[in-house]
Amino acid sequence: MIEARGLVKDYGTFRALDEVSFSFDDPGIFGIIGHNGAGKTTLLKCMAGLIQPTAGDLVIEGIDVRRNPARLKEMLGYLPEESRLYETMTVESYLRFFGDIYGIPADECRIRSDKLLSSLKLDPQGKRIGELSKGMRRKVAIARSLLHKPSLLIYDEPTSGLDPMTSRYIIGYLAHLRDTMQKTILLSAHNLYQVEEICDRVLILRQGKIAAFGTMDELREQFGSLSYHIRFVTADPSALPHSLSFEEESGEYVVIAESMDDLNSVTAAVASAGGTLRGIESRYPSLEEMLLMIGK
Ligand SMILES: Nc1ncnc2c1ncn2[C@@H]1O[C@H](COP(=O)(O)OP(=O)(O)OP(=O)(O)O)[C@@H](O)[C@H]1O
Repeated sequence: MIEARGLVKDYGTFRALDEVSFSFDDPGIFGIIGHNGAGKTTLLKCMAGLIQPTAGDLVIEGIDVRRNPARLKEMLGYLPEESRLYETMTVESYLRFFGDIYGIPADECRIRSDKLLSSLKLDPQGKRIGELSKGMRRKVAIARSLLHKPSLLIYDEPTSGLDPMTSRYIIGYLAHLRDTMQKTILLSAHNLYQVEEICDRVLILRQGKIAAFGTMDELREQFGSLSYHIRFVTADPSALPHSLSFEEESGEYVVIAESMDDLNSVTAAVASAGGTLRGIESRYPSLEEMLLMIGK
């Protein structure tokens, strides 16, 4: 159970989080999205106990994060937006170093590291961290965040800067951590298709305030109803009613109808102008469209 009540974070006179309140009590993946500077990293850092909120309450799994951030660290794996790894260490010695910090015995640490590296499909071949690619380094940072078997993961842009294949692999891996290991994952991301794909709940921040919060279905309901994308061909588009606004896409015409009545009148108009329907697709607004509606 995660509960934030009236969370405020000021950096000097600038208010980065402004009375943020939400609660989230199921295990699952919780996405935080928003334009640049909306306050995502600030909120994640507050939840990880890395910075102190200026005001408000934050309770995670019964732990009062403001008063007892050290207790939270035992159950938390944190992945910062940019991980500073120790460049001259090998991956194995880096994970062993963190295993020591967590008090994991050397043998157990080796077993866990091997397992994590293999499940992340990372074969460092004795290389030093400074010699690894960006995607490999991100995987090392993820392995480090999981070494002490935390139940809660806070990941700031886990796939930023990764190629599509690595990025897809990481997203699949996070879904696996939720589905087979029952981890709760809080993440921020700019790739909204990925958020839409794996997040059970999404919080949209705008200028430090909550603009929307809910499951994808709840957000779709909040941001608008179903629309219908009608595709058709016609030899004579000038025969269509002038009021009909359409676009041309790869030799077909597309009209967006906002209601069933609209859909009926568009299809009737296409038929009477001698056109032929090619398809009707029903669509809810995507997260990207929601974010554009909210504005900066
Ligand atoms: N240490 C700081 N001192 C002063 N202002 C800060 C500090 N950290 C963040 N801010 C400001 O707080 C606001 C929110 O920043 P934050 O990094 O939380 O946004 P974000 O949503 O994570 O942005 P991005 O998507 O660009 O990573 C920004 O206006 C930023 O300039």
